[in-house]
Amino acid sequence: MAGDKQAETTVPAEAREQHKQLAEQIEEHRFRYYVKNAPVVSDAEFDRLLRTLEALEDEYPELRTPDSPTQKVAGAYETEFTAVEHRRRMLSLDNAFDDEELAAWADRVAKEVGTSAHHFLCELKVDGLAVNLTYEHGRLTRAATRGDGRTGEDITPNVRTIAEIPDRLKGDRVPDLVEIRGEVFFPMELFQELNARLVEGGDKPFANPRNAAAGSLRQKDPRVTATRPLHMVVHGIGALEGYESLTRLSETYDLLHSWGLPTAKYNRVVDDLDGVRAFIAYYGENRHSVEHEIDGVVVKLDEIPLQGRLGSTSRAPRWAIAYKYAPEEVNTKLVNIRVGVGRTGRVTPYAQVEPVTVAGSEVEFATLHNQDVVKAKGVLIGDTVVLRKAGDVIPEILGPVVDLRDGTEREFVMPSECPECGTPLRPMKEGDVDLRCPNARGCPAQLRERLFYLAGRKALDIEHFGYVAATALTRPLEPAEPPLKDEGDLFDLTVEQLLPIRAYVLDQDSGLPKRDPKTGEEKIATVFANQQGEPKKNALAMLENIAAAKERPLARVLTGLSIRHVGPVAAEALARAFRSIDRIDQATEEELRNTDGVGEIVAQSVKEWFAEDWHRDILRKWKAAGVRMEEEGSAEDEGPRPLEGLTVVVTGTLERFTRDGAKEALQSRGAKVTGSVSKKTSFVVVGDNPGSKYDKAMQLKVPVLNEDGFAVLLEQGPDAASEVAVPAEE
Ligand SMILES: NC(=O)c1ccc[n+]([C@@H]2O[C@H](COP(=O)([O-])OP(=O)(O)OC[C@H]3O[C@@H](n4cnc5c(N)ncnc54)[C@H](O)[C@@H]3O)[C@@H](O)[C@H]2O)c1
Ligand SMILES: [Zn+2]
Repeated sequence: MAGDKQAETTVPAEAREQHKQLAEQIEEHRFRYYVKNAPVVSDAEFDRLLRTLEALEDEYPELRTPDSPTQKVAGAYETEFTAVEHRRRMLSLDNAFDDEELAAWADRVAKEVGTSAHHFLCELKVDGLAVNLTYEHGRLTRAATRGDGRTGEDITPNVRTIAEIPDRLKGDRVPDLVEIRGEVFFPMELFQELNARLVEGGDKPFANPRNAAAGSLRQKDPRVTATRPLHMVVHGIGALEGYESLTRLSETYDLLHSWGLPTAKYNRVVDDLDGVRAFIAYYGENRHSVEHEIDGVVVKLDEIPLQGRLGSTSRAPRWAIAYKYAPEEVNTKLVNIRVGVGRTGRVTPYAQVEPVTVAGSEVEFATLHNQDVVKAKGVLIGDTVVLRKAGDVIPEILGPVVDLRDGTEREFVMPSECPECGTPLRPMKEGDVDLRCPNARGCPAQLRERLFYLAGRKALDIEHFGYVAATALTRPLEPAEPPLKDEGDLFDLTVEQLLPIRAYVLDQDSGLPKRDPKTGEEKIATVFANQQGEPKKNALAMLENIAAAKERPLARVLTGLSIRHVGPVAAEALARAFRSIDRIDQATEEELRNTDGVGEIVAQSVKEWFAEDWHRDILRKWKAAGVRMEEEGSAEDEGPRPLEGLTVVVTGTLERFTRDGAKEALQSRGAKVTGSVSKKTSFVVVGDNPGSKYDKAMQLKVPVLNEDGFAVLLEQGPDAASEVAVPAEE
């Protein structure tokens, strides 16, 4: 990258000053990163500073002196470790941030080696810290950090604690001396555990896994390192003595692997740049299928003699380049920790951060799961934190940047009362970490979330019924009384009820009122009526869609009830097995438990749900409104229907059946059960104290069955039942 100005151009004073300040900042950040293992800015921010400095030096090449940070691997720092010389320099890598930069590098390579008949070796760029292992006659004699590339820190005792690094190389032919270069990393999934342990012991948590790796390895006491689950991936060699020279880097890895060294599983040799692009694209998509964090792909010239021909700058080899992926981690401020109330009453803390863009979207909230997690992460309100957004996963807070604390930060205290209804919170059962608002019916937050879920794709799929509607119907500013106190009246909503409603426009992620971007005021809307007081189109469409939702399959209706643990899958299983809400209600816990795809937790939860009177009221109202409570076409799939075409009335108290049980037994065999006796009635089943229906039956000469006769009807069918009926048919 030659600047277009001549080197002798006098550099303006401001440029010189800017250069000086940037260089100082970069050195400071490097010190915090490499020595303290506690950077205060994100890697992306650091890279940006370095690039700014490079651009400045492109413009004024005079500024590019040998001690500029752009020309060095890193600083040479005094540390508490013994300094050791590497036999061959350990370099950094040049970066490519897009395809254009990658292609430009490939062009340069082709030009300089004079042939395109070479190969690229693609490797994952492991986000850890570089180490150099020296093996003499097959024995590990020294391990060092990279340092400034010439001199590193002696961390031999620490490295010896890493299980997968062999103390002795395997095989009978090993070199007299070899320097093995690789990356030590801390597995992502164990990171939170480490921080929890540190915080509990009163120590500072790490901001991310890379710092945890560096901090764990660079311990004064190797016994501490031994407690940390560190791993290593080999990605190169330095000096090599007493061994024939090697021709391909990819084959070198095979050799290192045969010596027992932990080489990467993901390397791939390709013929051309398109192959490189495919590799980059693949791991861009599958970044999280790998056990360690990756921040890019390293592309290397595979032919070692050609590598030699290209050589290196003072900072990096010319035969390799690091293609960087978009960062998944950013630093931002933890503005507040709030608590949200979920559909099942679970109260969860979540982080509100200064909005930042990460992985292509703006993030303002991150999950924190529960109060113990907040504590384990060691974050305080007001901290600068590392926020991570991995692909489509909900953003999470990794850890705090402790070094930026100024004493104004405060600890989060879990509230003892529901933020929306004021009910004291408690664990659902003893020993639960999660706290719940027990006010399931009256808590506006829970009802809002349940309605929103009920109207969602997985349940009744009611279009035009979103978060705003759910809020407006359950907690309007006007009228004082919300149209819905629970789900019961949903299908009876009228347009007249909707028109006067004014409500906050809530944000779905936070449950907080949205604000007008201009005035900053909380948004309040007349949700369903226009300025003339007429219903908005959306409101009418919503009502139509609510009506249409009555016809949804049973499994969706069940899902919409927000029975704990009964999501779409369990609902499907229940619907398939029982085919009606009534039968699910009547089923014993054991019957439920023994149903395919149901199990103990769901069975218990279903029983608990039906034990609540207000839940039964919902079903009663829905039934009255015409919501489907039976599986469509349930008849066909049920096998024989011996009582098909019969109409039966049950009256009085039976000994072996509840009223509903008797009804169910009849319906499941295809009979229709009605409440009043007419000429069309096939049988009247009579228990004790039958009352007027019995008289009516006698009057109309409808066959009457006692409980034994009822059993005959169920077991042997109508003909046999007629035989035992009183009076016998004439
Ligand atoms: N946040 C901060 O304050 C701060 C400060 C300094 C550096 N940094 C970060 O550190 C990195 C820069 O440091 P760097 O000089 O180590 O450069 P680099 O990380 O961009 O690339 C060089 C390093 O990559 C490593 N690497 C991983 N996988 C590799 C593979 N398969 N093959 C070869 N090498 C592989 C090696 O250790 C090598 O030294 C950047 O990501 C930068 O953002 C951050
Ligand atoms: Zn509540």
